[in-house]
Amino acid sequence: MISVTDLCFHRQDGEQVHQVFDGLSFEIKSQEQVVLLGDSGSGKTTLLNLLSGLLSPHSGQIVINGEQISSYNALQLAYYRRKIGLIFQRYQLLDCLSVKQNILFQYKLNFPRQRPIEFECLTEQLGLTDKLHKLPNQLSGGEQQRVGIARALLNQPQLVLADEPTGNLDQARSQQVVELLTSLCKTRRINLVMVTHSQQLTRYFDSVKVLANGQLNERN
Ligand SMILES: Nc1ncnc2c1ncn2[C@@H]1O[C@H](COP(=O)(O)OP(=O)(O)OP(=O)(O)O)[C@@H](O)[C@H]1O
Repeated sequence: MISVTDLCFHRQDGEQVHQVFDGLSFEIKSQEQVVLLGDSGSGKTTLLNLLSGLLSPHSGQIVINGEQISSYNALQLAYYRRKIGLIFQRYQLLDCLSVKQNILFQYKLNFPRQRPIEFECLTEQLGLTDKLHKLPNQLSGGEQQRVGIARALLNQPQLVLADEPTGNLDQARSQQVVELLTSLCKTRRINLVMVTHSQQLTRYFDSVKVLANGQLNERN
């Protein structure tokens, strides 16, 4: 479960202070899959960065699965981040590593003494079994994003945050990727929060929330 209370966060641009959130409060139920819409500049990426602990709020509380991450120090945040999966628009794969090495890279850093028990199952479900020895630039955009999903889910995270994961894909591939992502998160009971500009992708989610004027509202 995600609980955000009275969150305030501003950006400083030279002399100017831009208040992105000024008293934002909302809850996301455990296992819920939420899609986040909003105009460009409304604060969607900023909100994901706050939920992942990459940014810290200036005031207010963020509690994720019982952990009050808004009061965590850098070391505590580093441990917390091992429990979340991040998926990016530009995939952020390492060009010089194979697909297999890309998927395993973060896992080995996080859990050096553990075997990645989900590896075979995940790569098969994502249709990557015959691509494991290729380099990222030998894959299509949709395939690269499936590598990004495998990497994010391998850690068995409690929460996955995806920032416009289909922003570089055509409509057919976008639907394929989101169908896979939502179904894998559902069977693994993972909370998913995904940012998108595409209305067509909202039907795969339990709830559609819209960010506007620093507030998050449910869209009916
Ligand atoms: N590094 C930064 N420094 C200063 N201001 C920033 C920075 N990053 C974002 N902003 C500002 O914060 C506000 C929220 O930006 P954010 O990237 O969260 O919006 P967004 O809803 O994700 O936009 P988009 O849909 O275009 O990706 C915007 O006004 C933006 O200009």
